Amino acid sequence: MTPAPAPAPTASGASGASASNSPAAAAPAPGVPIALRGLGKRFGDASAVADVTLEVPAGAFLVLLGPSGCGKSTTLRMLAGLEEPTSGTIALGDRVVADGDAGMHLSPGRRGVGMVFQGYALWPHMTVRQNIEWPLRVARWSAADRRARVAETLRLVELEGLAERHPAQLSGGQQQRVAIARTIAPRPGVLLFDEPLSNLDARLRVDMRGELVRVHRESGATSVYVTHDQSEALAMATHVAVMRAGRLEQLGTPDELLRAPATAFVAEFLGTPAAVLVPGDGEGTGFMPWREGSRLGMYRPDEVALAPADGGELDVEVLESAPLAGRTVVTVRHRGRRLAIVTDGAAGSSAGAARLVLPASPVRTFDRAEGAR
Ligand SMILES: Nc1ncnc2c1ncn2[C@@H]1O[C@H](COP(=O)(O)OP(=O)(O)OP(=O)(O)O)[C@@H](O)[C@H]1O
Repeated sequence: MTPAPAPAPTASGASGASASNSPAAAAPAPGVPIALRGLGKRFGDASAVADVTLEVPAGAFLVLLGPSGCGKSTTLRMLAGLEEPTSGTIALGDRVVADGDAGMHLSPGRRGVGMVFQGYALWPHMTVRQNIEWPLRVARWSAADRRARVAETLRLVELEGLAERHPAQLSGGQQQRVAIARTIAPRPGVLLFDEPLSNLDARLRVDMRGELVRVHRESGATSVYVTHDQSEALAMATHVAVMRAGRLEQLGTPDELLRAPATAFVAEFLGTPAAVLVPGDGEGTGFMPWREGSRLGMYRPDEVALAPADGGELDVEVLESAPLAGRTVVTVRHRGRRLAIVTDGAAGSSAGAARLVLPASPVRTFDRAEGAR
C-alpha cells in the first residue's frame, strides 16, 4: 500500500482555541496519517498488545478486526490516550503522541481525536443541538462559529428536524447519530470507534454502516474502528488490521485479505463463507490432501464441488445446507474441521457421507503448525 502524501498535521479541532473566531472553523479538517511502531501494552505480567507496527494514510478507514481478547480495544484506547503503551510509539501526523519506551504520553484532550463508544452517553437534560454544541463550548469556539458548525453537523447526520428534541425522545439509531455528530463537531483529525453499532438491531446496523462511512468521508478524518464482525469490517474499511492474541496478523485492503491471506488464521477468519483449508503435503498441482500433512491447502469455497457418485477425493460428512443469494452453502465436516462450500442451485443438500472434488491446485498453501499457532 502506498501511503498518501502527509498533509500538514492540524493543531486540530478538539482542543483548538485557535478554531474560535477563525474562518478556518468552516474548513474541513484534514485527517492525519497514523503510524504505530512496535506498539505494546502489558497489564502486569500479561501482554494485551505486542509489537504492533502499522501505518495508514490520511483519510483511511482502518478497521481493527479479530476475535474477543485479541487486543483491539486496548490498541484503540492507546490511540485515544486512555491507556499508556508500555513499549513503542504512536504518531498522529507528524506528532508522536505516545512513546512507551520514553514514558511520554499526551493526554486525550491534546491529541485531536474524537471517540464514539458503544455506550454513547448523551446529556439527557440537553437538546440534540445543545449536546452537539457542548464540545465546541468546551473548546471555546465563538457563538457564531458554534451555530454554523452545529447546523452543518446536523445536516451531515440528517437530524436537522430533531434539533430541539431531548435524547429520550429519539430512537436508538437517532441517539447514536447525535453521539456521532457530537464527536465530529470539533473536527478531530482522527475518529475512533469502539464497536459503535453493537447495541443496534441487525437491520439498523447495516444501514448505519453506510452512514458512518459517509460521515467519515465528509469529515475528512482518519478513522479507526474496532469490531469482531468481519462482514462489517469488509464492508466499511479501506484498510483492515487483523489481530490475533495481541499481535498484528495482517494489514491490507479487504480485497487483499480475501485474495491473498498471509496466514491460515486470516483465511479462516474472513469471507462468507471463509476459504476451504485442507491438510496435505506438497505445493501447487503437487499438493496432495492427506490427513497427516504438514501444510494446509487453501481453496475458494465456490471452486470446491460435491462429487457425483464414485468421484471425488475428500471424504466428508454433509452437516447442513442453506440458501445464499440463489446458490447453496453446504457445510461439511472433514477430519473434525468444518468447511463450507458454495454450490449452484440446491444440489447435494442431503445430510450424510459425501465426497468433495478439489481444483487441480490450491490457491495457496500455509504451514499447518503456523496455522494452529
Ligand atoms: N485493564 C486491564 N487489566 C488487565 N488486563 C486487561 C485490561 N484490559 C484488557 N486486558 C486484557 O488484555 C487483552 C486484550 O483485551 P482487549 O479488550 O483489548 O481485547 P478485544 O480484542 O478488544 O476484545 P473484545 O472484542 O472482547 O472487546 C485481554 O486478554 C484482556 O483480558
